[in-house]
Amino acid sequence: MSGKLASSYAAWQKLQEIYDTQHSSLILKDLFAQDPARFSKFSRTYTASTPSVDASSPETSIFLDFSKNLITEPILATLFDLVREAEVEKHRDEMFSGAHINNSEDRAVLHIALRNLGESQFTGIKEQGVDEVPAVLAHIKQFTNAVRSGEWKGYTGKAIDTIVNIGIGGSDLGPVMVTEALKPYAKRDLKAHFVSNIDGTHIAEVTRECNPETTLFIIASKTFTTQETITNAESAKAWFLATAKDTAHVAKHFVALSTNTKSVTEFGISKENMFQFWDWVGGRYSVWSAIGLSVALVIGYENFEALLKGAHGMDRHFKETPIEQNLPVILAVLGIWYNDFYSAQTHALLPYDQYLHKFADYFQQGDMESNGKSVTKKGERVNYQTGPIIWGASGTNGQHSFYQLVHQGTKLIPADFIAPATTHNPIEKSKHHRILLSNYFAQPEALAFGKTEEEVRAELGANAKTEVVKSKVFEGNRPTNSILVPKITPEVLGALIAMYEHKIFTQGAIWGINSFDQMGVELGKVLAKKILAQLGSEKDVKGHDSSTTGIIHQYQKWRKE
Ligand SMILES: O=P(O)(O)OC[C@H]1O[C@H](O)[C@@H](O)[C@@H](O)[C@@H]1O
Repeated sequence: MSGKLASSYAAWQKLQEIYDTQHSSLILKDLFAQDPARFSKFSRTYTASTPSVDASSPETSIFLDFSKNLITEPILATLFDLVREAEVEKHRDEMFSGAHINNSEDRAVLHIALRNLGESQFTGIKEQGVDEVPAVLAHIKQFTNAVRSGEWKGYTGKAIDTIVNIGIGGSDLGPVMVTEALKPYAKRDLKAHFVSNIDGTHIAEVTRECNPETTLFIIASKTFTTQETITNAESAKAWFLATAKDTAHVAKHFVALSTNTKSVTEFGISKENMFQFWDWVGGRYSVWSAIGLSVALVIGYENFEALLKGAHGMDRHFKETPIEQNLPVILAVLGIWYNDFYSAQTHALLPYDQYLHKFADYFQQGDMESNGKSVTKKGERVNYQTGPIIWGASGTNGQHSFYQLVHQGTKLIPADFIAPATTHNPIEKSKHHRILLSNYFAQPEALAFGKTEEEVRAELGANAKTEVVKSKVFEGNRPTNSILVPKITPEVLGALIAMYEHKIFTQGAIWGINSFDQMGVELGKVLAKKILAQLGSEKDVKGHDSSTTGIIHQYQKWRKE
């Protein structure tokens, strides 16, 4: 465990000095003009050695152009010095060796072992459960094939045509994002729903579209104690039994994905219908585990395995590639440059691919739950910024919504533009895709180089009013990364997700924080339990501030039940 303050590193202090003395002269327009080789110096390609299962796009590659960042070679070199000084490689190797790097919960962090299918390099890991991974994958494969082929029957002998994943946080966002992203590989006659919110509206609306005879409920909860999930699961069971009557039929329609065998069996799901995982899989890193069952059901086991293999390729890249060529490390240090020296508060993820429309939502949890911490691993309060606010939407929708602020607002918003070269839907001879990609190329260009007052004046003519001219000026110099992939295949998606996971890891290691616990979600949960017990009558509402008491009283006056 290091847990050192990042600000104590010599490279950190040097970066501060560089920022203070140079940032006003770091102008992208000039940097590009001064160096014709800038693009080749600041771009990298990752390519996996094995071909994709999708024969139409066998290459698993990620191209990263980071030349439109406010950096020079010496700045990048100093950022890499910071990586070395913070011993990121040592921390990385500790993670891969199964050390308990999640120190507050005394746990290993081994989601990387879930996607290491049959290779030997992690077999030295002693952590309990790692050797059980192949058996769980075999269970997922057998079950997935049985449901998809129609061999698995519901209680009236009909095949399953609808699955409902009930889970929240990591037990929802990964399955939702990946099934959406890989929809082209989906079995279209198997409908998939995802219920997460405790709001009864969510389960009510989904069950309205389901037939109890042909619906399979997947109860996804690492702990199997999460209030939302257990309440929704109980309501789903009640809905099912209202028609099926006999509790013996539950076995055909409910399966569980969990680490908690006792609570699963108490709920009424038998051990054979439980897909196991282990406490060394963090919720937001669990889509690779049994939590991915809904993904495997929708896209088929072969494609699910391809997703895992794609991620594994990126794990090897992260583990084996020098930091100067290491995509997750490069993304991480660029993020730190803006977050900690330019005082950028947020980071936008902007996929130019409709299938990736949940990508930013997914990494909102992935990044913010991991690095939204303000004490180091040693318990010391940090004196710098840690995890950024992650947000975003798919292009081009965002352009017609929030890009105004990104282009001309007062805030610096570093952004990643992500796109596939080839679409799954080349309708109108790929006309749509060419238009989409022209926007994907244009936006970073506009953000970087802007439009000067002279250019606006030249366009509008000498008589243009000053205020109109000023309103049309784009200052530019807004940094972006452009990430291009051949196509969103299962392997490419796996590699993309793993790339961001390791970016988050690298930043957490530099900041000296524990990226693998999530204590911040606890306080609200405890208070909600206390309040739930007081909602019955006005006189029970005790022990709160006047605001909380007042709003509860107002609710009690208005409610009609
Ligand atoms: O799978 P579970 O145990 O139901 O947890 C669901 C979610 O709960 C909390 O919000 C956090 O711990 C998340 O990391 C987790 O993903």
